[in-house]
This record gives sequence, C-alpha cells and structure tokens, in this order.
Amino acid sequence: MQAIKSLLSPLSGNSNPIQDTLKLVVIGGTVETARRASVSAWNGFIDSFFLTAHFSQEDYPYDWLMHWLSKQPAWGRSREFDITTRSVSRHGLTQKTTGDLEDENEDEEDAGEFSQGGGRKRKVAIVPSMDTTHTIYYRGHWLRITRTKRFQDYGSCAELKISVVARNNDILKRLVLEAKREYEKDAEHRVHIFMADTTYGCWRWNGARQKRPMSSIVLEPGVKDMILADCKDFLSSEDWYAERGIPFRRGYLLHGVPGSGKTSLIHSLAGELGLDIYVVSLSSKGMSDNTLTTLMGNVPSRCILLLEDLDAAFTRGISRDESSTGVPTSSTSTSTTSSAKNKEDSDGSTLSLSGLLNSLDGVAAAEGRLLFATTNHIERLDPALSRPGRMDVWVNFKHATKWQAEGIFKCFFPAKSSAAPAPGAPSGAGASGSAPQAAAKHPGDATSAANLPESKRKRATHIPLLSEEEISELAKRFADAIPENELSVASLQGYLLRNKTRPRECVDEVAAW
Ligand SMILES: Nc1ncnc2c1ncn2[C@@H]1O[C@H](COP(=O)(O)OP(=O)(O)OP(=O)(O)O)[C@@H](O)[C@H]1O
Repeated sequence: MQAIKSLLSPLSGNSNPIQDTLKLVVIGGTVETARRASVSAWNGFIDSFFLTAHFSQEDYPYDWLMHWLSKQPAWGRSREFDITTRSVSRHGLTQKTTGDLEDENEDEEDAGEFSQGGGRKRKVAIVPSMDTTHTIYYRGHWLRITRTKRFQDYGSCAELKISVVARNNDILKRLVLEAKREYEKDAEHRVHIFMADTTYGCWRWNGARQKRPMSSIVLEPGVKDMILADCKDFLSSEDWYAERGIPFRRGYLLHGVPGSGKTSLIHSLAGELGLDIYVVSLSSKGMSDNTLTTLMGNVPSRCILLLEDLDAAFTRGISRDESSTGVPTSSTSTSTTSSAKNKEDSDGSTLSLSGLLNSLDGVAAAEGRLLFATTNHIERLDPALSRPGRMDVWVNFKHATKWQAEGIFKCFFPAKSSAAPAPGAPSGAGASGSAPQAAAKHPGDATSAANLPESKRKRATHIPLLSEEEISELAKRFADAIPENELSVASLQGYLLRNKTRPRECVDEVAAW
C-alpha cells in the first residue's frame, strides 16, 4: 500500500522532480509490460485453443471463401465491412466476385433505374474489410475472420485468416468444402478466363464468361464429338500415361480461315468439360523465354491452355536461334522480318522458337493441361511446333458449307415447338449429299424457344416464333442461296444478326446480300 502511495505521489504532492520522473517511467514501463504480457497471453491462448487456417489470394480456396463470406447474412449485424460491386481478388486486381456476376433482378420485367437503356443492374457484395477481425457463427462455432495484405510493400496479395476454437480441423474442412460447393454452383454456368501477364510472369483472372452450349457451334458432323471425346478420354487417362512414362499432355491445333469457330469451339469445350481457360498471346509485349516457361509451368493441372494466333508470333518476330529446326515458309514472315525486328526491339519481346518449344514440353511444363493453339496460317508454323507430342490433333476449319449455313440458321431462329426431332430423324440437311451429313442432326435442331431459360424466353418474344416445319424449310432455302465454302460462318452470323427478328425476309433477301 505504502509502495503504491509512493509511486502515485508525483501525481498528488510536491516532491523531487527526478524522483517523480523515475516513478513515471516505472509506471509506464509496468503498464506497457502488463499490456504486452496480456497480448502474448491472449495470443498463446489463441494458439493453443484456436485452429487457424490461412488462405492466400493466389489460390482458389481464397476465392471460394470470399464468395461464401459475401453471402453470409451475418454481415447485417457487422459494424465494419466493405461494400463493393467488385472485390479484391486474384493478384490484387479488382474484380467482381463470382456471386456478383449476375444482376440480382436481371430477369425481372420492371427495369430499375440502373438497368434502363439496356444496362445491367449490379449486385453489391459485402466482404470483410482489411485488417479487422470479424466474428461469424457457423455450425455451432464462432469463426474469427481477418483479411490482411500479405505483401504490404507490393500491396497486391491479400490473405484470409480464419480461426476457430475446436478440437480438430473438421469444422474448417467442412467450411472450405461448403464454400467450394457454393462457388462451383454459382460458377456452374461460367468459364473462367485467365490472361498471361508478361510484366510479372503470372496469370491474371480476366473474368468469367457464360458457358457456350456445344449445340451453338456448327461444324461439320462428327468434328465436335471427336474433339470432345478425345479431350474426355485424355482427362481420364492420367494413370495410363503414367504407366507408360508418356508426359500427360495433349495438344490440339485448330487451323483455318478466320471466323470459322476455332475460338468459339474452345470456349464451348471449356464449358462442357468444366475447365478454366488460360490464354497466352505469344506476340504480347515483353514476352520472353523465361516468362513463357514460368507461365506454362504455373497453369493448374486441369485446364485449357490457349495459344492464340500461333502464327502471329512469327510475323511479329519470334527470334529464331541457331538451334531451332525448320523455318517459316511464308513470304510474309520474310518480308516483315525487319519491321518486326524493330518492333520486337522496342517492345522487349525476346521469345525464341526453342524457348517456345521448351515451354511446351520441357521439364518445367505443366502436366494434365489441354493445349489448344489456333492459327489462320498453318503454313507459317515451324514443323517442330506442330509435330505430334506437341500438337496431337489437327482440325482444319473451312468456310461455311451449306450444311453449316442451314445449322446456323436454325440456331438463330427458335422453333415454336420444344420437341427436337428424334435421333436419326432426317434433319433436312444433306445438301452436300454425303451419308453422314444427311444422318446428322443439326445443332440448331436442339435450340428451340422452349429450351431457352425462362428469362431468355421473355426477351426473345419479339422474335416471331415459327413452326419447326417452316424453320426447316426457311433454313434449307437459306442454305441453298449460300455458296458452298466461300463465306465464313462469322459473316453468315453477321447477316443473320442484322435480321434477327425477320426470319422470312432474311431468307428472301439473302440472294441479294
Ligand atoms: N462454326 C461456327 N459455329 C457457330 N458460330 C460460329 C462458327 N464460326 C464462327 N462463329 C461465330 O463467328 C464469330 C467468330 O468466331 P470465332 O472467333 O470462334 O472464329 P475464329 O475461327 O476463332 O476466328 P479467328 O481465327 O479470326 O480468331 C463468333 O461470334 C462465333 O459465334
């Protein structure tokens, strides 16, 4: 008692200033020591009783958890949170969370103020604010959730820390699985696209696109089925490859005229197989052997790796080194060499052919991915690039046949009845006369108003609904008027788009077009 009195005496009475200062230092030191001791005791308590899981923004579980958190009603009671139409996601880019991709009321007919003029309403999400600990009740446990920036200097990588008092980590496993399920359910109709960032040699999430149904791609009969079956077979053959010591990789080279559906097919396959797409443009600024190798080594095991416009890399000036085999045969590549070289020097692109080949199948190359490469000029490709093992399946995309013209017409104009023709029933195709084509069902045959989701059906009401017979007849007339193998499917699509509400007139006027 006497000691406390003497400690507090500088606050009350007159005494020696040096003594008083010393006493204040002792008081301050004691208080600070007590504070630190309590913090470390609390941390010790947390460490010994709480299980803590860390989720880095660089990995998928972070996205699952952020998506799950954005849906928690507990935010209604929270006193600090971020409200966003976007959320900080992969690699520090501001992106929408998966849950926010759709407008909340996009199907409602009464358009709100934000959706006037065709604009989409944006759903807002509530997510944990940075550096604040939130407590959420989940299945009988209190979760302590903290979102922090891991590399403060770069300010780019966030981390989520979830602590819970529990005997074992079952509750955290359940949480992650539930978040994953919800995320995947919401992402079910979407394909995630990642783009190569040559500056940092990493992948950046570029958005999630609606899946494109395979039925909307009109290719010659059998082509889609062949590629789809091949991809499925590959994805399920990991053990088979391992047993034989063959690298578990498969390459598809889609070549042919522009606007013939190469990119669309890849997009559609990704949706069908439930894979994300990782896109590399070899001619992008700053692309080098190292960057490409790092990028290729960092794709997840199950994904589609897309090398777009493979030939563009040559015409933009992939530098060729002594050790590379073969040369591009195109005169274009020769004639553009000097200008491409200048450009190459100015944009810092130092990709060599051997670097590209190494990244495709060198030791560091990822396994399990489906490599798709597209080109409009197969003749410009180095033979080493397209040899089996690198490109196992080649598919040539040509200008539209009459069969495709008929199919694309049917895709565009939905028929009144939902009943798709029975399998094997004549589709009205067979313009080219070959047996498999005559037997094949048009992709458009499966597309009818009744097959569309309710929301889309409402929006499609201004398109006149014709009977299946009439659509078939119009499609046939349309195909008859289209010259075989002269126009791209994209140009047919352009014409149909301009006439999307006038199916009959569109056919009447096609000859004049
Ligand atoms: N076979 C097809 N079936 C359905 N739509 C097609 C087809 N071919 C092209 N299209 C349409 O044309 C447009 C361009 O197609 P896409 O980008 O897939 O062609 P591409 O062959 O990849 O062209 P490029 O070589 O110029 O990149 C898309 O909007 C797509 O819907």
